[in-house]
Amino acid sequence: MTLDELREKIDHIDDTLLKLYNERMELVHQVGELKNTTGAPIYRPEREQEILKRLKEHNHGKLTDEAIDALFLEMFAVARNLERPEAIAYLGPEASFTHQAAESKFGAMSVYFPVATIKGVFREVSNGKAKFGVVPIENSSNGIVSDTINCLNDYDLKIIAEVVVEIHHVLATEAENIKDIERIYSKDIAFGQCQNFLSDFGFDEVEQIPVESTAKAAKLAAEDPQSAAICSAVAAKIYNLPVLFENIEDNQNNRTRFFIVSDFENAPSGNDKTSLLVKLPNKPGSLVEFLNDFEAANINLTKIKSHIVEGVSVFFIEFNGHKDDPKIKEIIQKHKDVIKVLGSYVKETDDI
Ligand SMILES: C=C(O[C@@H]1C=C(C(=O)O)C=C[C@H]1O)C(=O)O
Repeated sequence: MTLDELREKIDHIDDTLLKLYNERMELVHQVGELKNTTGAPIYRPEREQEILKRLKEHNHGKLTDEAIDALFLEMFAVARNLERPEAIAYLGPEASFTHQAAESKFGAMSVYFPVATIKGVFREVSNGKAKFGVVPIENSSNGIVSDTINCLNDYDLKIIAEVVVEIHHVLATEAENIKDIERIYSKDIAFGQCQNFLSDFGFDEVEQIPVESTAKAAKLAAEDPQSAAICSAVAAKIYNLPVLFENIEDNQNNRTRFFIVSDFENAPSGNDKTSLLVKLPNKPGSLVEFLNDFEAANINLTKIKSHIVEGVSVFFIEFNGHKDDPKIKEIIQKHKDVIKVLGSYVKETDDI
């Protein structure tokens, strides 16, 4: 076929796709009307998961699973906005990794607003200014984010989804020569993640200035030619800051996991994870006794971390399954006085 013939066929398919998209959106609109009369949540991650799973099973063409995710997740996001636009608060500023995580779930068309602190994100979702909040929960090199655990304890919001983002840092600067760099701006955690790079390139002696976010670091470095920022490629681009080195993190498999919080609970999807906070009495064997119940019910614990909330020791525990699965429900019921269920949501990852 000639180029013109191929393009003519593509045009024809695009016309058909457009018609089908609109037909789909017509149905989505009706779903939205139903939900709006009952007050049911618009976002149903378990339903989206079911659609993606089915499509991947049926797929015999050139599209990879990742390509199916990318195309359909954006379409779901457009669909949800058509049902009822719902704002998303994320730990800012713009171009932060949290913003990236938010966009991967809610697409390019949603209404986003950055909030300066994790607590602020929880507050804006609790008071209804945003329907969803996006916050980091842990990084593969730096561990759990305490502020998020504290807020999950303090606020009455649910985790409704998790997202994992691969974290790559760059060194970006207006300086023409490394020797001209007198200060480096970044977030404390990001400095921690780039220790080898900093010492290998002789930046140990250079002043390191911690700021609230890597995006802020990029902004400051753009205004100060004798400085550099450790930030994401996206942040460097937004602030027009030339990238001198890419992928400068020590651990090239550096990932951050984020939670999406909201005011509703998910129905089971068949592939869920549940997060809990447990405040156990301070006596020998209380943790073992608690965990034995999970073992006896053959429930696979994926995480257990101890954490101090307001001077009291608590455990952050995660396991495979949904809080309404009968065996899990029983354990939760048995320990209800010491447990806070933080949410059951579609499992996206095992390894962070
Ligand atoms: C249309 C619905 O609402 C949302 C959009 C979906 C879609 O575009 O298929 C799926 C689940 C929901 O997040 C629905 O619940 O079925």
